[in-house]
Amino acid sequence: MFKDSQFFSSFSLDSVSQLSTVTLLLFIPAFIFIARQALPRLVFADPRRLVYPPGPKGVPFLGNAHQMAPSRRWYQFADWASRYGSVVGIRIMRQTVIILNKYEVAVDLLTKKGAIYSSRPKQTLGSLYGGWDFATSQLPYGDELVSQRRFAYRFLNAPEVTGYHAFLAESARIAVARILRTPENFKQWVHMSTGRNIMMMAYGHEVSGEEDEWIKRADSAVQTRFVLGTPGAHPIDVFPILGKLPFWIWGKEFKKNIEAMRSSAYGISQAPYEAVRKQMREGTAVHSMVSKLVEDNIKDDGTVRYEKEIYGIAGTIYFAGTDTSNATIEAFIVAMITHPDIQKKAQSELDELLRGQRLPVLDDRDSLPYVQAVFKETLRWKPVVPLGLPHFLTENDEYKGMLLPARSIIIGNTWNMMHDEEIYPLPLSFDPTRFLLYKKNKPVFNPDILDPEEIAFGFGRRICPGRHFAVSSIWITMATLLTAFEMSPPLDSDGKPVLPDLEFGDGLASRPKPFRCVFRPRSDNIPTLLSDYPPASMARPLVR
Ligand code: HEM
Repeated sequence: MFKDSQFFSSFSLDSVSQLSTVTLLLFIPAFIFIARQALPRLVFADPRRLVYPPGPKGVPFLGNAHQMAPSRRWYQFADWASRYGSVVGIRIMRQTVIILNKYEVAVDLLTKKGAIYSSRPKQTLGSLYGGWDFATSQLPYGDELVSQRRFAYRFLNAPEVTGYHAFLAESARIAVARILRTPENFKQWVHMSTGRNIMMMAYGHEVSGEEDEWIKRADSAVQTRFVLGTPGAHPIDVFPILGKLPFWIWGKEFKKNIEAMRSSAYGISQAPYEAVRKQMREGTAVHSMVSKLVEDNIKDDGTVRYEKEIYGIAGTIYFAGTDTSNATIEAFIVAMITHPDIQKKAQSELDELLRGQRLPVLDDRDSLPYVQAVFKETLRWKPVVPLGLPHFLTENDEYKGMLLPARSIIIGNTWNMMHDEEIYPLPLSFDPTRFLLYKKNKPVFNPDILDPEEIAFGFGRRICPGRHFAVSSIWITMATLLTAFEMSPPLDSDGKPVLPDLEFGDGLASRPKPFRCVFRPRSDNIPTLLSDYPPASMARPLVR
């Protein structure tokens, strides 16, 4: 065996000329393969002298795989950004990965060149074998994705979401009323509330409570989705050819887990869709995204055009929308209990407007700039999707003298963009005033500071289609919590506050680690204001 250096020093053009044609035919491809692994930045630079994006030096074959941090990679990527710049290139075996660390770069590439930056890396295991090929977030760019996004847009665009405001406010009040009664279950009540919003919009299903079968089925499907680890990380995802091997190779649980994934895929997509179709036949369906799309696409023979796209987008919005929204609301509670002065300021702004006589509504947003700023700072401080979702580049591209090769995975480093010191000084501090100017002592929005909503929901043709829905539902939950409760840390046996860990968890959606919070009603009037919730007959979103 040659060591790398011996191999290259023993190789010369003279020796090539002495080789037989057959040897050459075998030798040249082998050389190209090894050289590609070892020297991609030097040997394969574009003739116009474009270079690959800079990044940490890798090793042959593995590339940078062995250097990848086991968790919370956004910190590692931020460190690389400080060393190598706004575009960093790494290689995981044969796969090029390009990390975009600045907002302007993400806009230049993912948004402005959306035609070639909008696909997704393949997830062979989940999509092909596990049955999750319906999921919008995994689809490559193409007709199926475009139809799903068109359907999502129809029900989730900004004016449409305004029509849901009354329902979203009602869900927030139900959650807060439940927290008043059993505060220790606050996370569950928040989850029931975000789950209720999506179930009603997507399927016209009213969530009955903790034991709601639709929520249980969807939550267990989401959990089962991860039974074989982080999507994209399994060897079959890295080398799809391995999927052709018999499943027993991966251990005796593997086949069972794949089957569980398949049945969970059905449980979160086709099962609720079939239930709505049955209700439609029986005349009991409540207007929803699914019922409307079926009505529009049903053919004379009873079959439905775009059936997979319809159950695909409806199933996706549950798992894409609930965890992310819950994690943001939990991050907000953590921010409030660790920053009591900011909490008080937000409450006094609410008190001045509401005078203790009513609960907030979404139309109050413009009159509450400080509360708005708390919301935006929550999105920025602890972005719940810290590395966004990976995009996939479909053609070679060049950017500022760099060659970005086709088939690269492109990561928008949300965490780094949200902690960019040039835009957000002292980025680790939770400081809503960074978004405000004070005119005659009154806060107004500073239009010169980049709105974190422009980053948190991704970019270009893959931007989160649920962002208007998410912003409204999270904002009203935050404002209602602030109106109703003083939120504080519990005390330990020595009377010291037990503060939450500010290091959040790992995963596609990063959320606070388990923590406790004391919810103290802010006035005697709060139980009265919440006494009608949950109401005897619930409101419906106005899905048209
Ligand atoms: C705080 C809450 C949320 C955050 C931070 C968030 C963030 C994101 C991000 C970063 C992406 C990937 C964008 C990209 O690839 O550039 C995404 C995709 C998506 N989100 Fe959200 N999201 C949230 C809530 C929601 C809600 C409430 C819904 C539905 C009602 C939703 C539905 C989706 C869907 C369907 C996709 C896949 C889009 C695609 O692949 O084309 N999200 N979201």
